[in-house]
Amino acid sequence: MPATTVSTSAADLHDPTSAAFKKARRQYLKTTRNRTEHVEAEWTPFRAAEKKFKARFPPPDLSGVLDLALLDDSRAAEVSNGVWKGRPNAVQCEEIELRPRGRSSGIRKAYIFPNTPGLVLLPSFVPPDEQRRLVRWALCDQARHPNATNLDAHYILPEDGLWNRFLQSKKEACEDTLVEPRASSPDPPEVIPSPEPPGPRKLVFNEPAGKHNYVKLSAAPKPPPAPSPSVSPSPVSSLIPKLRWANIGWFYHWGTKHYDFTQGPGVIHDEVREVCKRAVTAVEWEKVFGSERIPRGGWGEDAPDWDSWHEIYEPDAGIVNFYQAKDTLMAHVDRSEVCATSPLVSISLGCAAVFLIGGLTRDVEPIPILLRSGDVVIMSGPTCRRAYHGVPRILEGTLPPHLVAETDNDEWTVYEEYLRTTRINVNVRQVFPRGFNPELHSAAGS
Ligand SMILES: O=C(O)CCC(=O)C(=O)O
Ligand SMILES: [Fe+2]
Repeated sequence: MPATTVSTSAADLHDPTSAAFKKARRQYLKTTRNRTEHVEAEWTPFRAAEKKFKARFPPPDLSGVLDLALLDDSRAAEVSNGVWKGRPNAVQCEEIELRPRGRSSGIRKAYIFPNTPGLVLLPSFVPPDEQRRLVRWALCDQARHPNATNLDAHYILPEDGLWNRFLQSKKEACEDTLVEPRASSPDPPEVIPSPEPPGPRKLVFNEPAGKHNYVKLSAAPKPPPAPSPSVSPSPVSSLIPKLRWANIGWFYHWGTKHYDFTQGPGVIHDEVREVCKRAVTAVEWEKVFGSERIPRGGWGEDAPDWDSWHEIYEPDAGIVNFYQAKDTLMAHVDRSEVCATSPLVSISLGCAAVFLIGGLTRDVEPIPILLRSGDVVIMSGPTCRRAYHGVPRILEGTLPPHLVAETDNDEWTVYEEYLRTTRINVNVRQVFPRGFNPELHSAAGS
């Protein structure tokens, strides 16, 4: 395997004599020239943490970020690869043993967080060969028809997907296909008035979903987004870095931030379903939610049915997120699922990132966790599933050695090149609670 090199941009950001450092400092001075202390004082604790980790200048200090890979000798090459490291004891957490049945490749430990009941971190849960399969799955099979991606609103994407087209042109050394904008199509979809340009996900306030408002939210109009009039024909290779998300399972309508159940259930591919189920069944939920852990006052009607998750947990919706090095995901709560307690399983692949998770408002100071390729986070229970969380920083130069091609003509090379500046997150949810039959509810409500 060739030696992995530290990405110059990540290293340069820490070197005061480098051009990258000087440029970042100039930009910082320009953007903060008119910022008064008053502005900073108004930031919520969550916003302040986002600003800190997003900063290009000075590069953030990660000594307060939980980095559990540092406890694992088998990850030594991975953590010494690059300039970013957290600390293994930066955040209060407790180790729990995994159940033998659910363990992945000898991984035996998970971590829980006393201040965020229901948050479980399974470092290195997905073994390297499965990480590679999931990366291929995300790019070849998910970011394409019939799944919706952020680019579909604006471009008429090839049926076989951007990534497969890209691989084909590389293999045949033929010309890059030009993708036409949707706005110039003779048959554009019916649109909503304000066009949204391609780019990062937008924040939209949405009413939290539940059994009580399922009928109302399902019936609300969900018009297709407007194609941007300003995009021009673009080669496949230039669109790949603009890919931000692909929808899996139940169709998620980004305009309203609610599911559009009229489009049918969609598919959660077996391998992803299996990893999610393996993670959920690996956890002894008694250790997470057992009586002494339930917050004072209890959860009443919202109590999670964790004692049956080993049998009934079934993922049915999700998003594959594709982050480029400068992308961020701002603080948000995932509250579109009718079930507000069932585990949400989040798998990290490629470059590492800082993940923040706080509480029910942005006023709760979030904890920062460094997530590396193969790590799995489970968010479950009423507190954690409704907690604000986000990704303020992708950490450049952190691609682990097992995602580097072994030789120059290895067919993984093209994946490695993409992943050098990318993080993929597979974020899988269960929309409906046990015993909830959407058809019966619709019939009763209509
Ligand atoms: O990328 C991540 O780790 C989190 C993504 C997320 O929160 C989401 O897709 O809702
Ligand atoms: Fe989320």
